[in-house]
Parts: sequence; structure tokens; C-alpha cells
Amino acid sequence: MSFAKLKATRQVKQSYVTSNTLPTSPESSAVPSEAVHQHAEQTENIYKSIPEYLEIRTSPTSGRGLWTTKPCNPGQVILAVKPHAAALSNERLDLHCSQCFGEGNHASLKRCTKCQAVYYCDSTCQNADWPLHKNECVALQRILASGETSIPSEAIRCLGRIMWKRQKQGPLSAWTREIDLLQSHTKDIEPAAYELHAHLAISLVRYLGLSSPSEIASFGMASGADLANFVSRFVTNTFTITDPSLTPLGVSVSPPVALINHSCDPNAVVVFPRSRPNTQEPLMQVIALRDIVAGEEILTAYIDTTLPKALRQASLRETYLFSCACALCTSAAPVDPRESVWCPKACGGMCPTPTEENSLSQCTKCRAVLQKTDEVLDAVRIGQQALDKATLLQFSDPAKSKQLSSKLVPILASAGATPSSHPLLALTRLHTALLIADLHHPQSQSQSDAPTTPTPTPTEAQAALDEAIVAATKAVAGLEGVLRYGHPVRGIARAELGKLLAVDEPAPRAPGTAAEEALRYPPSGVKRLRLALETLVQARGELGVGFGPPNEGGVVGRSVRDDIVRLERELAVWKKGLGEALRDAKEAKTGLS
Ligand SMILES: C[S@@+](CC[C@H](N)C(=O)[O-])C[C@H]1O[C@@H](n2cnc3c(N)ncnc32)[C@H](O)[C@@H]1O
Repeated sequence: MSFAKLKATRQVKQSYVTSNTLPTSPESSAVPSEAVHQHAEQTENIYKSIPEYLEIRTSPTSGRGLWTTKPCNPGQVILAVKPHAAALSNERLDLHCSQCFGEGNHASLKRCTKCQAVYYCDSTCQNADWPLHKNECVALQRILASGETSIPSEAIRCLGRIMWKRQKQGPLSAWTREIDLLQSHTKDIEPAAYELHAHLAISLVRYLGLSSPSEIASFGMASGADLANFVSRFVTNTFTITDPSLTPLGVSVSPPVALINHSCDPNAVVVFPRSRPNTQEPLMQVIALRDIVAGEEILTAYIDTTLPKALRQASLRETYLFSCACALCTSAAPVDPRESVWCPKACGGMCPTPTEENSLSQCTKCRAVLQKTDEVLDAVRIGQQALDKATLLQFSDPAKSKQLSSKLVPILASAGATPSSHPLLALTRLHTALLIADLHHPQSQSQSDAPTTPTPTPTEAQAALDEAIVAATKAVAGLEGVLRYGHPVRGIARAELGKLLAVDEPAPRAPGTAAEEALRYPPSGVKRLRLALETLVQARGELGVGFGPPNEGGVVGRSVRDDIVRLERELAVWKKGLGEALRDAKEAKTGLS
């Protein structure tokens, strides 16, 4: 697996949960309580950042994990820690501060004058990062002076930071021991993963400037085997750092958070709401997604749980080397929204998506048999191919990517795929993101197209805005079917929809008859503003859970709050204007009579 793919996997290391069709009993109950025991004292005591009410226990199925000894409410911050090490992705280096990961730009950020590769908010951030950047700066200068045109990937730079810090802290420090206790899978890795591990190890040795294997001893490692273990620990335990709207920014390693095991039906999520002073950022926060009872294991999702079981299992096996037996993976529910098509008799029920192996499918509500199996199978197959291609092209050729998603979304929908089903939901989300990006940069187009596109007319701009609203509405509907209330991904998608609805209409439609208006989506004028307000209020509620009430929904939650205030004012003006217009009309009528 390439690191890009690994990154893509980790970037969705958030929890995604199905709706209330799943049992709500603690998943930890799957492990007999006598089999779960507190971890040996020597490891438990070193994790100083873990609050007292969390216990490290081990289970025969998943190794060490974190258990809570007191109940947690939805939105509660269970754990908040600054990662042991973090590195911005290469394409983000000149857009974010390398110390606090705060957003800036070329002009506002200060560049390191020596390596010219990293940027900071100001001298406070630069000074705070200097103890680590000191070594990094020399390594980067050496790499660039050697004729390399680009600097090493974030994975290598993050590994380098860990190596230099462990050299400073010493092998017996709690910091180093926490790193050394991270789970390693060196002995179990599949041949397919050798390439990634070997590539990381070789690149790291080069980056550190080591010329012989013996030099590794200065980092507290005895042999190449230690280095292989170190790389394996990194692959199994990295987290993607995201911005407050969940866009990936880079990689990080946090041993306390890495103690948390996986479930495709998790009770907690890991987010970076950015609510603290810069010196504490990027702060990782583990937030409860639902009520968690005392004695229950804290579980997050390592992968995108909007995916169907086979894809989730493949991804977990490939990177984390285990088969998931969580409530969702072992569910006996007759249909999973991730793999579903609408009832052929339109009774409102769903049928499981047919497969090559099992083409017989019936509505789980009215038992009607799905006849157009081949059409569904074909649509899912070409939908998956288009999704893979569109995902690959989304940054290099967004117009081509959009072309693919706009073609396949209606094909899947007309084959009967439900909004939460795969690959329709993934294509809808990608399509929405591309349409929103186009609203910001309408000139973005296929590389093969003409060099410029004229500025859209108000009517074209209105059509583009309305198209984005329709796509965002479908994405929210799809996510609602597979993610729990308050999930950050759901909250952000709803906030995006609310913000789109709140945009000033470039060319509002003339009102039609009441019947016409009732059928039109999105609505126009004041009706649109009311829908925007309603959507933003719902988004604020969800973001309040997913990013934790103390963080007020993170940066996005706080901007949604400001949008709500603005919309309430705007609607009050409309109401007042409407009242005055009605009064004037009444007075004019009275004057006339
Ligand atoms: C980030 S670590 C989690 C902490 C780890 N259990 C430990 O002892 O350090 C990820 C690894 O834990 C194990 N793991 C996590 N969740 C699991 C699950 N649901 N079932 C089985 N193993 C799991 C796998 O070996 C996986 O590669």
C-alpha cells in the first residue's frame, strides 16, 4: 500500500455509525469480562495524560484498549492531548504554521530563513518548534542541497521528529516508553505491506543522514530490526490531523489516543476542533458520540464506516491486520443501508444490493422480488470504477472528476440505489465537494478545455448554486442513514448545506403558484432563508456533539452560530418589510374605498 493510500485510509479515521437499527449495548460485552484485565502496572503509570477515570485493559481479541470507569455523555471530551509528534503534508507547508497547524498564507506566515521549507504564525510558534525543528532544519537543508526538488513526505518528516525527540528524551523517559509501547505488527505484516515499510525505513535513514547501520544506536535503537519495529508502530498508530472542517492537514502520533481500539459502530470520535491557545494546538480530542456506560470500552473507527462491510474489512486487514467483529460487522439485520436498493414496488422498504454470488434480493418490508438485478450489478460496478477514477482526478482534473460523478450519480439512482448506499453516497459527496469548489473558483475546468471560462451570468451562477444545494441535500440524506446524530462528518455536511442555502441568490426566481412552489427545490426567497436557518440550527446541534460542547462545535460550529444570528436578523427585516408592505396595501385599499 502506498503511503498516499495509507493516508487516505487514516484520513477517515473518524467514526461512522449506522442508525438505531443497531444494538446500543456496549460492544465491550462481546469480550467476556473475565478475559479483560487491567494492564500491567509498569505500562499504565507512564500515560500521564490519561485521566484517572480511564483504565488501560487488555482483551484477547484486540490487545490493550481504554475503558471508562464512569459514564460519559454525548459530546463529552473524554481525552484531550497534544500529539507526541506531527508533520504537515507537503502541500500544506506554506498554508499552515508548522508548530500550531493554524491556517495562514504565504504573506501572513513567516518562513524559516534557513531551510525555507516550513512556515510559522510568528516568532512564538517558531521558538516553540525550534527544539525539534533544529535537527529537521539541517536535514531539510541537506536534502535540498543534494539536488532533490522536493522535501520528504510528511510520514518521513514525522518519523524524523520522533527519532530526534527520542534521542533528546532518552530511551528510559516516559515519552520514549510510550512510543516504544505502541503496537507493532512487524511479525504479521503481509508481503504486500513490505514495500511500504521498507520504503519508509530507507527514506528515514537517508533523511536522518545516517551513513552506517551502527549510527542508529545514537537514537536508542540496537539494530535494523528495531527500526523495522519502529516503522511498523508508526504505520499502525498514526492519525491524520484535520482542520475544523475535517480536511486532512498532516500526520501525527499520540500514544494515549492510539490505545483506543476500533469499531465500525464506535462510541467516540477523534477531532481537532481548534479551540485552545496556539501553544496547545494541534490538540487531539476524543469525544463521546453517545451515552457510554461505566465499564464500557472507548472505541473509535479507524476507517470510513460509510463503506460496506467487505470494503471495511479489507481496509482494516490491510493496514491494521485484524478482522473486525464489531456489532455492525456481525449484525444480523436483513439489510444494511450501505448496500441497499429501493423496493421495486416502492413500498418504502429496501432490498439488499444483489451481488454476483447472491443475485436474489427481496424487499425486507413487503417481500417483493427485485427483478432488475443485472441493471443494479452493472450500475454498482461502473459506479465503483467511476468513483475510483473521480477520486484520483479530483485535484488534478476537477472538471473530469465532476463529469464522472455527474454521469454516474443519476445512473445509480435510476437503478434504485438508496442515498446511503455505496458507491452512490461516496459519489454524491465527491460531486458536492466539486460543485462547491466550482462556486468558489468557477474558472476551474478540464485541462483539455479552453484556458479561460467567462464569468458566469447571474442566471448561470444561480443554476450552479442550486445544483450544489441539491447535491448537498442528497449527501446529507445519505449520511443520515449511516452515521449517528452528532457525528462530525454529518455535522459538517449539514453546515455546508445550511451555508449554501444562506448564500445570496444571484438571480432569484419569480414566485410561481403555490402548487409549483411546493414542488420546487431548492426554494427561493424568504422560504429559502427559513430553510437555511432551520438547517444551520440543526447543524449547530450536531456540531455541538461531534466537536464537544466546550468547543462550541469547533471553528465551524462557531461560524454557524454567527450565520444563524445574521439570518435571524435578515428574516426579521423580511418580516418587518412584509408587515409594512401589507399595512401600506391595506391603507391604500382603505383610502381608495
Ligand atoms: C491503534 S492500535 C490500538 C491499540 C492496541 N490494541 C494496543 O494494544 O496497543 C491498533 C491495533 O489494535 C488492534 N485492534 C484494534 N481494534 C481491534 C479490533 N476491533 N479487533 C481486533 N484487534 C483490534 C489491531 O491489532 C490494530 O492493528
